[in-house]
Order: sequence, then structure tokens, then C-alpha cells
Amino acid sequence: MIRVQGASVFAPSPDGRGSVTILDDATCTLAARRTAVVGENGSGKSTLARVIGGLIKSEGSVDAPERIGFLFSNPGAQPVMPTVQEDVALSFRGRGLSRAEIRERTASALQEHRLTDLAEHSCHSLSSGQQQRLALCAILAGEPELVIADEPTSFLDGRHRRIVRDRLFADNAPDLLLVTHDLELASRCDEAILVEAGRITMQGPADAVVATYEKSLE
Ligand SMILES: Nc1ncnc2c1ncn2[C@@H]1O[C@H](COP(=O)(O)OP(=O)(O)OP(=O)(O)O)[C@@H](O)[C@H]1O
Repeated sequence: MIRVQGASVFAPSPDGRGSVTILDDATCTLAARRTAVVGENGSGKSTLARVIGGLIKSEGSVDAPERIGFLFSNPGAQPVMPTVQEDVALSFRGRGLSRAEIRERTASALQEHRLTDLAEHSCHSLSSGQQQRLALCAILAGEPELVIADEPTSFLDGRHRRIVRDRLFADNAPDLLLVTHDLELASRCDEAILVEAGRITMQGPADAVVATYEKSLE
């Protein structure tokens, strides 16, 4: 369950003299297992996702699960460790596991995400699509209650897009808040919210919200 009450975010205006509102008094209660966030470029979707994920501060209040995995729209910003293997292993630390258990779980997570061949590679040497797959692997390894995914398939080829979609929508996957321009994927969520010019203008069943949004684009 996510509750956002009167969240507003301001950024410096381009002339540097004042501020512009990039999220305008957003209020919503998201109780569905999977919620899509749709809207035009620059409407404020990522800003809302970051506010919910606690990555940026806003006015108002946000109540969200404690264990959130955030998939950035720029996957190059995601890895924190030098190599692929170390980055995934980090997700298993702090849970009282032995070194051998961490090694074993890391190997199995890498295998599941078809990253075994890249285990020793430097995270920064990976392509954007590989980084996006690594980010998902590392985040799911952390067993979050909620995944906030900002365009999680933007750099992926068709095959890997299907794999990532299937993983995010698996029965045992964490709850999902999905920012996407892929309206077919958005429709697979239970609910959706529409963001327009910094405001949440609609919330409801994903199909209905996507249909309204698509119409507004005609
Ligand atoms: N740090 C910032 N400083 C100034 N303006 C910002 C900042 N972050 C976002 N904005 C502006 O806020 C608006 C909303 O940005 P946001 O990234 O939330 O949009 P979005 O709906 O996710 O867009 P897209 O679909 O293109 O990814 C944009 O006009 C953007 O330029």
C-alpha cells in the first residue's frame, strides 16, 4: 500500500529567479498489486516515482513500504560495486548468510538472469541493456516488498524485454509501481494513474486509464 498526500516538488526555474512546480499536490492511495504510471514526456512520472521511493524530498507526506527496490531509468547509475558478481552479492549481505551461502545465491541469481557469462565483468563495461538486466537481478535478490521500475525495458532487445516483463509480472514477484511508455505493458497492471503537467488526473483500472491516455494523444 502506498499513500501519497499533497506531494509537491519544486525545481529552480530556467531563468534562476524563481521555481517551477514539477509535481503539483499529488494525492493517491495505491493498493493494487501492480500499478502503472503513464503520461507524456516531462509530465512528472519519474518525479512522482522518486518521491514515492524516497529518492527526492517533497512537500506533503508519503507512506510506502520500507523495502523498496528502485530501478532507475538510467541503468548506468545503478551499480554500486565494481563487478557484476559483487554487485549482486551485495544484495545478499546483511542477512546473516555465510560467505558460501552468499556465493551460492549470487551464482543462482546470475544464472536465473542469464548473467553468468558477465559475472567477472566490470559493471561499467556493460551495455545499457546488460546494466538494466543486472539492476533487475540485484534488486530482486534484495527481496524488496515493492519494486519501483522507471522504464525497466527501455534498452532491452525483444527477447530480454519479454524475460524482464515475465519476471516483473511473475506470481511471486514483489509489488510493482511501473513508470512506462509501453502501454501494452501498462495495461497488464491492475491499476494505473495518469500524470499530466505535474498532476495526477486519473486513477483506475489500467485498461481504462490507458484508453483515456491513448485518446488524449490522438
Ligand atoms: N532536478 C530537476 N530540475 C529541474 N527540472 C526538473 C528536475 N527534474 C525534473 N525536472 C522537470 O520536471 C518535469 C518532469 O520531469 P519527469 O522526469 O518527472 O518527467 P517524466 O514524466 O518522467 O518524463 P519522461 O516520460 O520524459 O521520462 C520535466 O519538465 C523536467 O524537465
